[in-house]
Amino acid sequence: MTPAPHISRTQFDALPCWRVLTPQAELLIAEQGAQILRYQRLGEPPLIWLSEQAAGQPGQSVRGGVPVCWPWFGDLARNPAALLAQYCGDAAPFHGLVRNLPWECRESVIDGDEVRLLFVCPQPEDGLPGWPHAVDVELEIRLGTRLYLSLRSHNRGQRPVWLSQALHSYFAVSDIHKVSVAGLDGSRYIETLDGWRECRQAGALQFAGETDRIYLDLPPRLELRDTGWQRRICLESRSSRSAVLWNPWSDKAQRLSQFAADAWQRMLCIETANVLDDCVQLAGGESRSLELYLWSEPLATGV
Ligand SMILES: O=P(O)(O)OC[C@H]1O[C@@H](O)[C@H](O)[C@@H](O)[C@@H]1O
Repeated sequence: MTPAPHISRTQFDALPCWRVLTPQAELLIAEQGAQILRYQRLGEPPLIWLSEQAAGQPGQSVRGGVPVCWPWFGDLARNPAALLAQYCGDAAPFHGLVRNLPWECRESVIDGDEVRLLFVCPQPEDGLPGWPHAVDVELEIRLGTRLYLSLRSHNRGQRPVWLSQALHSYFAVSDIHKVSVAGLDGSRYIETLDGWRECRQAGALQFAGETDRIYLDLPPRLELRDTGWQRRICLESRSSRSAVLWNPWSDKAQRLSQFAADAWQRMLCIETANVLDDCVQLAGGESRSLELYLWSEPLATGV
């Protein structure tokens, strides 16, 4: 008889976490930022990469996992003017306001072979510091044969609110030189390393240097193909047409916190997003969810 799924409380350094174990996989989620820190299918290398130097301290970003970027992505100044105008605080933190906040787990349910957790980011009635908008944000996580994430925003107010956001997934790879990303062919992208000029992707993306690109007009499915581990990681999104592909390579690696000098060889970020012309406008009373399904397959099978 296969063991039933199990949910337990644990710690990652000083951060309270939730651990989920099912017959197929293990998941570790920090309450801070509702950040997934580990996703591993049993008998396989991890799908999600967590830095060997990651440190779990309240109020500090943890390097790796799946940080939630919300209510803006990246450098606020690079966001559309309407979104920029919504923030009236001091220096705007990179990747928004919620990744280092304590979230709360409001539901944890085992339903057959599937586990469902719901994390909510508690906010003052008048919004987050410098961001006076009445928008609730929650992350639903379901672990079954696949991992499902749904980042839901609900505008409790009457005025429209603009959001940019991302599920900033760090994937574990055998060797960055042995991976490619399929599904990008023909898409526009913004080359942030060269004056934010617009380019067009031809074929699959491979990696030979620092990469930091915002892809637009994407199809729902992307694949990270890894010949070293003979596996593909499949990403299927809903309500997202943009993604950020990032690897810092060797030079930028020296400047990153909680990042070993050679760690760039073992990770690749594919950040399922709503950015630039894919930002979200939430009308008063409206809810929207950014959804992502993640799973892996042996490289030899499938398309
Ligand atoms: O170090 P942070 O704030 O977690 O950001 C990591 C990276 O996040 C990516 O989304 C950006 O495209 C990169 O430019 C950035 O370096």
